[in-house]
Amino acid sequence: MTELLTSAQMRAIEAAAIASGMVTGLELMERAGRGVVEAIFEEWPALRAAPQRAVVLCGPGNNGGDGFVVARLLKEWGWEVALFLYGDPARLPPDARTNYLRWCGTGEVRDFLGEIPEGLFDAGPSGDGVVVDALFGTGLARPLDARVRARLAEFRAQGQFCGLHSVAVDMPSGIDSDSGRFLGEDEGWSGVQADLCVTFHRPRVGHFVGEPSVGRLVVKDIGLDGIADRMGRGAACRESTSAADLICRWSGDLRKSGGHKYTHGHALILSGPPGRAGAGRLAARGALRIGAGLVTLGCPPDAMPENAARLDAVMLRPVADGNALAELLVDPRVNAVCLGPGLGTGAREMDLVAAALGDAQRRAVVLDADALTLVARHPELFALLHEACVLTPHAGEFARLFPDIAERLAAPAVTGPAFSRLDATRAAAARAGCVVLFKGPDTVIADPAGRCAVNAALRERAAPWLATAGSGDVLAGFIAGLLARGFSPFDAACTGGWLHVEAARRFGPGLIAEDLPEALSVVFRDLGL
Ligand SMILES: NC(=O)C1=CN([C@@H]2O[C@H](COP(=O)(O)OP(=O)(O)OC[C@H]3O[C@@H](n4cnc5c(N)ncnc54)[C@H](O)[C@@H]3O)[C@@H](O)[C@H]2O)[C@@H](O)CC1
Ligand SMILES: [K+]
Repeated sequence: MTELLTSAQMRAIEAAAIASGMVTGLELMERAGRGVVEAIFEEWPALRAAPQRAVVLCGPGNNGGDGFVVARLLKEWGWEVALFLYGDPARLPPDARTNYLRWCGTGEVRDFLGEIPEGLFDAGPSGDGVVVDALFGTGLARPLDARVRARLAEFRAQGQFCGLHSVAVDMPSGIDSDSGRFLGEDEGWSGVQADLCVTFHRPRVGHFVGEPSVGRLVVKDIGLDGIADRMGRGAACRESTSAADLICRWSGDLRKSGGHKYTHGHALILSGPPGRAGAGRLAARGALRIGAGLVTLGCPPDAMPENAARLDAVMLRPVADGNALAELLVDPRVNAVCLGPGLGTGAREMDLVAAALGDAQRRAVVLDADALTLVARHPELFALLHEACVLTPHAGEFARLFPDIAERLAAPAVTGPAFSRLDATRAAAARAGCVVLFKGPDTVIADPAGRCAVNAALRERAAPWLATAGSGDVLAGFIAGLLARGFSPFDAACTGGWLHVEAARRFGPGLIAEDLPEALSVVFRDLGL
């Protein structure tokens, strides 16, 4: 797992490092600037070979301080560097001011809001270059003012037009680093995209949730490793209210070693009426492929012929109503239930949800799709949710289940730190009293105790092919299968989500939902299982 930090945590770690005497703020700034230059050369190796053009935009805080270091180092490489400052140099914080003065010894400081010199964006002597955005980083507290925004957009557009690469220091300016959201009334403003974003020590939450608008993210070490451990994690991270883990692998044991089929659990997937049972079958196949020892599809009696014709390894049982389900659940070996995909939202289905949630054993239950609609509609079902449940809503279902939380998330973010998808998912999990997996390219998983993880399918891990009919049904099945195997609800949701993206990536373009369970075996093999 990679730790995602909030800006408050990052500030606390930096302050602790400085207070301990292990490093000064000025040294950290120098390392940060050096890290940006290294990252530029690593990203575009040709730039290292010959002098180029850099346009560096510095802001009024320490992000601007990093910009002065970058400008100086590139100039030392022989580059042509033009530097623009937004703000009053006399009011720069001390380390930024020191670097401003060092820069003044070698180059000119232009006014960010003043005239843009002719030919500024012409490629450098060797035909290439960068525009470096060091206006605001983790200190952004409010929306950029209109003039700054317009000017930043102009720099970016002209730089892009002239073929210069855009580099953001720490965060593209204008984006809140705790939520990844653009601060301001009109979210989605595209003026702050960056080809490359270079951050320090650990990524921030806002690099992985929201709309980070970053082509590539590089995290540079600035010598802060171990500081949180040395001072006790709790102390360094006390400020945190919304940090999370980025899921970079699975948690729990995915291997099957010895035992018989019942050792690996028995998942029961409930499906809908004839002609609508495909979604349930997809979930069932997902549960089986991910390693549940046994999977049974429970369907209405009149859907038996259709399902019998379509299933082999998945077992089939008629489940007419809630009573029939309760009878099935007398068998303690059935240890995970999944309801929702293609289920329907009538009286039978309401009974099924009530029977699954009201079960005295408090079995693990995944609720998806139609089951979420039922839980949203009927407060008495919502009240039955318990800690062994996993809810897997997409944005629409989330809004039906938690309208006030969704409304808060949809409202424009006007101050930092803004209400984030992490905050929303945490609030939802606390209210529901169970694990919530809030789907999206930036899927967030939270448990009622506040534990939170992000399963990001962004940038190099993008899996656009997952936006296909039935893909969510397979995910529900994956999670049910892992629950059957004994994973905790939180680990099942994290691992199921992670494998879902991996399977899609391994299969690639042309993916349909049926391919997802099949791609798992390749993923498992690659993982050495
Ligand atoms: N925290 C750390 O460990 C390190 C931080 N460094 C850099 O320092 C940055 C954080 O520095 P700061 O805390 O000074 O924050 P910033 O440099 O991001 O900006 C803060 C300044 O901008 C003002 N401001 C905030 N929003 C504004 C808006 N919309 N319009 C106009 N002014 C606005 C604030 O009042 C403050 O003066 C990081 O992003 C990073 O680039 C690095 O030097 C290395 C180490
Ligand atoms: K920036």
